[in-house]
Amino acid sequence: MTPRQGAGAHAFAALRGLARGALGLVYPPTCAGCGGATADSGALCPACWSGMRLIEAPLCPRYGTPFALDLGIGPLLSPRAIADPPVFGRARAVALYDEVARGLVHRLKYEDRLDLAGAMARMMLGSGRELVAEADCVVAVPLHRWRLWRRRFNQAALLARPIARAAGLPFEARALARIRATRSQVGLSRAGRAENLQGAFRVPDTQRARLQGRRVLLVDDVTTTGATANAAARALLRGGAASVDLLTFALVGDPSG
Ligand SMILES: O=P(O)(O)OC[C@H]1O[C@@H](O)[C@H](O)[C@@H]1O
Repeated sequence: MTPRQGAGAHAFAALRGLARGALGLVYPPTCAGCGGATADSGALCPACWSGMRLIEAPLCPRYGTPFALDLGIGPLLSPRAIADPPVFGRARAVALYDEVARGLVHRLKYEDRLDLAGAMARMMLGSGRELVAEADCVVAVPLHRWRLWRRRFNQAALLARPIARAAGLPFEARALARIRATRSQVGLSRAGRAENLQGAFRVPDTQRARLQGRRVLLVDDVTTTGATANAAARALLRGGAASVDLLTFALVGDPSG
């Protein structure tokens, strides 16, 4: 950087700081979880932060589900990963889908709090660092065009973009298409969720060359049964991807049905 560019960057940073300060006077920073006061915008207040059930090792290397005990005998697969291995390689999530994580996902998805995506993506980068380090590109679970038109944004893409940017990976916005308008997964049993998603995704012919042999990091907001991620991973692998890992913000620990 030349001295002139350096001075420009400093001036820009100072202006940005001033603008943030002025904005903070009008809109004081609030907690992304409960809306209470915080020091920084996009941060969680101490109560929400300590209320979030962050997922940490020991965990199942395939599903990323946490184990209650560390038996100290290396990475063990969960009984589910043995009985019902997923189509994707490995899954990781920031937190269990309890009150705080659910609140964040709901505000982002149903209350148009798009400003939360950056903070959530930063947490996902931390929890998924192993997967991010081994990925060649980032793909978001797509919405069908009708749902996208109704919601006006895809929450998975809002999370995937900053993850790709921070990791220096390409975000492949068109690599995967949702070709069937499926009903919402909410309220369906495990079998119903898998059935609902059958054949729902496809890699468009025009995108196959871009995916060929690449390790995909698939991003979504929540994993419940894994049916959505499995259907998306199946389509990506058929479309030429070498592997698919899954990174979500939250994981439903014990999906009913
Ligand atoms: O397919 P499973 O994992 O059961 O459910 C998770 C999906 O259900 C949707 O609400 C989420 O946005 C995610 O795409």
